[in-house]
Amino acid sequence: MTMTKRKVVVTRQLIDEAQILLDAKREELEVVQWQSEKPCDRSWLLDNAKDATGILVMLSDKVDEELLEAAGSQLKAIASFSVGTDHVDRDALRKRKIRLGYTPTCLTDAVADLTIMLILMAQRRGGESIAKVMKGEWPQMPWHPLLMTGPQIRGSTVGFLGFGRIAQASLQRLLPFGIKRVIYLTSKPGQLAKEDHFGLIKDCAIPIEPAQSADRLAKESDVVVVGCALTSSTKHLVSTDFFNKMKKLAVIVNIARGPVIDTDALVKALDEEQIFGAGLDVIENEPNIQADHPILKQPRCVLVPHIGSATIETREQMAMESVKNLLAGLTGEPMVNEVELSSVTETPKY
Ligand SMILES: O=CC(=O)O
Repeated sequence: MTMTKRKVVVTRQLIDEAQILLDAKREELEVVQWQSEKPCDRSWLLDNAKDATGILVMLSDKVDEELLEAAGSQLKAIASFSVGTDHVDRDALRKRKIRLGYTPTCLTDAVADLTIMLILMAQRRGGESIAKVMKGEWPQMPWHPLLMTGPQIRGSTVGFLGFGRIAQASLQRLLPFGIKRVIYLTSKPGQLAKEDHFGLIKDCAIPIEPAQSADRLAKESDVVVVGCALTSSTKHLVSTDFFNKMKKLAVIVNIARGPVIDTDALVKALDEEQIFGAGLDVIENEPNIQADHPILKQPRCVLVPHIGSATIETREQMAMESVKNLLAGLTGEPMVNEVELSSVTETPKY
């Protein structure tokens, strides 16, 4: 008797061991995989999702009613190759009892490392300095005492908008630089003791205090780190009002999701020297940022193309965990990391 193979859809080629792990299952699974390096076409995904039991997606693939309808009622699991899950309609999954796997732990170090890079780039005018040298302008700007000066990290108050694992790992890296104080805003203040990932909240050499409001965080921080999830309550949480309250020598770094910062407001704040600088790993409407985008005209803004988790080790691990989550979702076994979908999803408030 021939058994019909369960179908899984994978929206990207995977790396080394993860691809081997997936390929090893081809005897029992029909694996349909997008073949290009580019994000998969929506129409390809909708066509191929039909009859799938599991789908492994990237953060660029929307998981919504349309996709779930196209897949059909046999769909058991979505495995997302990401920590963020704002591309997934959680309520639509919960309604259908579809499990959701993600990769929140293995990318913490890589993203926290990039956070430090962006803070230093923004304070020390890294992007602006490199651009000048590359344009051959160094001969016109010989060394002088005020050349390319920016604020120093030692003594800074760092304000974390979102104080989860990545923010706390960033704080761990910032402590040896001699920062003086931390303030934070979190959607889950009651859970911080339980989510003290590195023991810093319980026991830190410098004060760590709740900011109480976004206004206060804006007013008191020398460095603002945006590390919160994108929800309806965090979209444009950082806008003109926020920038107007920031210190003139403060910098802002976004390693979360672009739409948390209103880009037009950021351009204006930089243009009017309302703030000192910005370091962005993410931006609204990425990756469609053309060379004439106004943010690219801002010398004090350094923008990198969403590379927070882009270390070889981390991407290999994300791929492995995503495949493991996908396979566990098919068999009902525990995932490496699974989003808790059992209760109604409340939008966290800031
Ligand atoms: O932004 C990256 C991720 O969510 O993994």
